[in-house]
Amino acid sequence: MPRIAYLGPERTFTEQATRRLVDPATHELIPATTVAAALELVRLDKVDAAVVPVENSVEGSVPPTLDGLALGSPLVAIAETVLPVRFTVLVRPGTKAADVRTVTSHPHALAQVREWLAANLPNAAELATTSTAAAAVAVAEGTADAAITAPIAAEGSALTALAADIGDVADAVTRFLLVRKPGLVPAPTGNDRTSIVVVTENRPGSLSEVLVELALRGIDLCRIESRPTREKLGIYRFFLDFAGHIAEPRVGEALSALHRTCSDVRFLGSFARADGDSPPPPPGTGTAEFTEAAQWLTQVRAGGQA
Ligand SMILES: O=C(O)C(=O)Cc1ccccc1
Repeated sequence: MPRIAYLGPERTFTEQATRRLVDPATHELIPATTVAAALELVRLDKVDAAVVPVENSVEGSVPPTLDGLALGSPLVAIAETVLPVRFTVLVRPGTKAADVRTVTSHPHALAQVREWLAANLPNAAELATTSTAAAAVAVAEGTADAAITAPIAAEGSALTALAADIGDVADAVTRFLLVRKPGLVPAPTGNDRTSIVVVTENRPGSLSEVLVELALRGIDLCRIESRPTREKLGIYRFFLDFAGHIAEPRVGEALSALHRTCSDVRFLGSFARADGDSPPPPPGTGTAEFTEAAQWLTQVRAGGQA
């Protein structure tokens, strides 16, 4: 049975995402304590793939995931899913809001319930945990008084809900990736995302040159953000997601151009997109036009122009 690591323990948002990305009847789900640990299990061949959170519609990207994919031996995403995230507050039975001195959760969960915490637990100290489900364990063990969790964490737990649906933004979603060691890229579906990391030279215009390579080929940018390279201030790694698949000529040409011109390019995968439909390519940038233009060039080079 293929083994899939995920940010655990059981009843995290990531476990729910994993159950959407792979069939639990035919895959063994292995909880890992951190994103880095889940990715390491893949790199060490202890599991076949891992599911990790990558970005949230309210709080933005998950830095350990970006760094974990950019550094270390290459890993690629082969699928994604987008999960609604709702938050519940779990406490030991009998605990009232006035009794809560400490509230614990994953930093992304704490960041998305700011308004509720300010209104209801203004004096509680925040403690970061590795996941929302780990926060529930901490409350059950008595090392914190309240946990911000996924609704599913209440099931089968001795804890009770002090409040439910407390997110600052009601329809927040998180995107999760299924990643594994590089292998066959999933076939194009017609609505795909390609994800890369580039390091550019530190000179005027180098980032805009990256964007121009995409724009010239009608490629729709979905996300761009930077993380430090850890070398010194001012040198960044840019994470770019754009519509399209590496098998498409316009995406392949753009990636080749970036490979020629950037200090470093890492391919993080081409896979079916789960966050909506990509717009059609602008005139002159579709696969048929690229193919026809390549044929034309071959003919001209061979002296065959009519
Ligand atoms: O801690 C979890 O349950 C996770 O899966 C990470 C997370 C935390 C908050 C929102 C989305 C994902």
